[in-house]
Amino acid sequence: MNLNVNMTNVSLKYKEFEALKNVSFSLEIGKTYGLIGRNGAGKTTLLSLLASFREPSSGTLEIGGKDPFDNKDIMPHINFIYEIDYSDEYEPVKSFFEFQERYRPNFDREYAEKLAARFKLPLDKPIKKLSSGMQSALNVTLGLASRSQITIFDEAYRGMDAPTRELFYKEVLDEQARNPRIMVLSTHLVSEMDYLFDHVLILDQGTLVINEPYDEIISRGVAITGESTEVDSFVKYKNQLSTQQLGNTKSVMIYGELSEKDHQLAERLGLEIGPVSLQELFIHLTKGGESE
Ligand SMILES: Nc1ncnc2c1ncn2[C@@H]1O[C@H](COP(=O)(O)OP(=O)(O)OP(=O)(O)O)[C@@H](O)[C@H]1O
Repeated sequence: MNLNVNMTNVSLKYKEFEALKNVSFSLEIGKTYGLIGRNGAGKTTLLSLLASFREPSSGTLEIGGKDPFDNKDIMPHINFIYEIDYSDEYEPVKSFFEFQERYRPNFDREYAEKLAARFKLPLDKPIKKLSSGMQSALNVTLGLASRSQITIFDEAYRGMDAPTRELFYKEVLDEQARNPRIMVLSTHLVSEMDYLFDHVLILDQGTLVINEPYDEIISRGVAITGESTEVDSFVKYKNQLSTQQLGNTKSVMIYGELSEKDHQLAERLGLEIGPVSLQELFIHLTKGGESE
């Protein structure tokens, strides 16, 4: 079953408030997508559409060429992992595994138990009694071991300490290599997780402002550093994201393709073209009217 995703001109309104505006993108099996955006940008709203928890107000969403909403053939292949309130959950971890085994067609019990051991999850303890980091580890265990064609992690790392998060990231890489699928990871920990992403979606106030392969974004974002007036003349007609000045030296972050001519000009002017991280680009691309 090929469950590639196509979202076309999708908007979603909560009453009068438009949380997603004309969003279009596609997702392909075998790729890991980073979904980033500031608080309230619309990440969870977008993911809840992908998971068919909601329907678009306008536009179309197709998964495997079909409308996924209430579609019993597609739903079991989509797994949306998000923070769940387990305060009333008296069942132990192993009962959850049994349930998943019945409901999820590709759930791998052996792998789930291996992960539980790695995350030090006690199989017999009621889930409500696990620490919040352990509950998150349980959530990601269910997501990874479900082997669902579309696996969505919405800030799934909450409560996990740094070594546990590292374990999770390693499993994301290993799983994607072993059992290719669509993985979508929404996160605020951009600099920690960017190496996982094949492709990046950046939402800004409900609008998809970046939908690019990770390598392309990184190659387009550069810092131009050198003598102030030379830098000014070089960046004059470019998309400037931020400026730093120290004495007569200036560094300007720009976003856009640099031509061969640009590279030659930079060299002639004695300007340095340096790399910029995804986190820096994200901060400046979604600044929206705030002053530096
Ligand atoms: N059920 C709802 N009713 C009305 N407005 C909502 C509802 N859910 C979300 N919103 C609004 O939609 C916008 C997007 O919210 P969403 O939760 O998708 O953002 P987010 O990017 O996931 O944010 P965060 O990073 O803080 O988790 C916000 O302005 C939020 O207040």
